[in-house]
Amino acid sequence: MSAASRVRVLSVAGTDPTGGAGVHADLKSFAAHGAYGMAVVTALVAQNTHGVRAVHVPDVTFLRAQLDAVSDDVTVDAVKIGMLGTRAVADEVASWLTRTRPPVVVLDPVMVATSGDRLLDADAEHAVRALVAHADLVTPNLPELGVLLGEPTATTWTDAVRQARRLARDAGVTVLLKGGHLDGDASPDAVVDATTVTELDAPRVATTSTHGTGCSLSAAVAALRPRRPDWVTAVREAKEWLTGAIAAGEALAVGSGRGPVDHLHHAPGLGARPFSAEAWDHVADLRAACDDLPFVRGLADGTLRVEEFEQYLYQDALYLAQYSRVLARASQLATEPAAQAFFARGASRCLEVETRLHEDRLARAGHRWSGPASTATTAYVDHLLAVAATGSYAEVVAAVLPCYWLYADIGARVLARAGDLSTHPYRDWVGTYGDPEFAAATADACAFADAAARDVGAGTRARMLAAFTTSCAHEVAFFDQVRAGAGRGAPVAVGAASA
Ligand SMILES: Nc1ncnc2c1ncn2[C@@H]1O[C@H](COP(=O)(O)OP(=O)(O)OP(=O)(O)O)[C@@H](O)[C@H]1O
Ligand SMILES: Cc1ncc(COP(=O)(O)O)c(N)n1
Repeated sequence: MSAASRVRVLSVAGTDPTGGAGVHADLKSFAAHGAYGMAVVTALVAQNTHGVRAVHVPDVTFLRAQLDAVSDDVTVDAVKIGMLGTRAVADEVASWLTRTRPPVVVLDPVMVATSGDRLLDADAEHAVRALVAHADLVTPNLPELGVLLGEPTATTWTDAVRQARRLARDAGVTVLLKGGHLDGDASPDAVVDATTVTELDAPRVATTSTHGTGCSLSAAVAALRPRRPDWVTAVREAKEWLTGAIAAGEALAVGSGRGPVDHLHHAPGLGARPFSAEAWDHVADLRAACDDLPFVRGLADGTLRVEEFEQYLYQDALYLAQYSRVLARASQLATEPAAQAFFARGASRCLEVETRLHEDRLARAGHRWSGPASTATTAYVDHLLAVAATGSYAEVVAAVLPCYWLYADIGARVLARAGDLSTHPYRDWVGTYGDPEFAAATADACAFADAAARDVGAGTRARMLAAFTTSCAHEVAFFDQVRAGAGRGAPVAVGAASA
């Protein structure tokens, strides 16, 4: 293979408009294994998860035109051949292989669909047998193996392995013998060549989602082989992936018959909405509740009483001292240097900039605030510290995000509405959180949360959403505590001994 960034792999097969088998399945398999996929169509098949309704095989001159269009232009690192349909098609593909021999040729000798419908004319069987001589790997199921040898279908695994050895020896080809049609708890396969039999065990998944398993497996092996040292390594990897794809198939809810497998089951984040977009929508009610709080409305229009604002600031200073530690924890857990630096800067900024805002204000107040953290402050901090103590990096980032985002959101809107801040009594607060620099830091925090969410499974993503939502609820309670008055700090005359 040349130094191309991806394996360029071609499927020569029939179609399945429901996307479970044929070239449609092959292209998904290729993508699932990081290959660049191409497809030449041998036959148009009107089929679904229940069976085949009609087959149209275009004239083979058109097949030749498709094959040549690819190979005249593109280096093909591997080819997977599936449904051929007729003798003329099989002969045409054989002729192309003699002209253009890609380094890896995998032949899935498709004859009969799972539904029982024939996908190969009876008089084409010997043409497929001839094609075996052009292949490096042939992947028959039990009935197909019998036909290739002109023998009855093996009824036991031992007999099937014996037949596979004979085919490997006689045709000088490696055989991937598939045991999907056996009864029992296992679905074993075997890689068989003239001298060796390597059995690959896998549990049988109790499911109806087995449409296109043979197509998907042979395509995966073709995509993997150019970058794997031998057939056994490529097949082992492909089979492990396929077992997971079969297990995840029913969740796709595609069709009411024998459904397809989920080729992309191992990449759950693929195509999902960014975490931050989903999370922001998820807390729409909490955001609306936040905007409606008397405290937030008073802060926005400047009618909030100064003492109430100071009371909030005092609790916020207590909160920020702990929030800083949680940001430091995100920095500690981060694997990317950019994220590590971002959260470390956030932890420091929290103590320096924001705490200064609070201290300046409270120092100017003419009295000193003291007393313990309120119930609302303690509850929020306890939640954050619990996530920091037991959660993964992704969960910690999700938990700290609302403190950026809700403040940036409220700050920007209050700033836009106030316009000129010179007479606003809380211009220092609005200036801090409405600042474009704070908006940029918030965008960065969202991007880090989105990146973290892309790397995790569905369970962790759900815990991220829960941590984010809980933090938002605490934000609302935090703003509301001044009015609610629970466990607030108290102003102490300047000069009086603090508690
Ligand atoms: N229920 C199952 N659980 C786990 N693995 C399975 C199951 N059914 C099939 N397989 C595996 O799927 C692959 C394809 O096997 P199968 O013998 O069904 O081939 P096939 O008949 O050519 O496939 P197709 O159904 O696409 O025609 C093999 O690796 C087989 O072990
Ligand atoms: C175009 C095409 N190729 C192969 C199969 C076999 O797959 P299955 O046996 O799972 O139906 C198929 N149904 N359609």
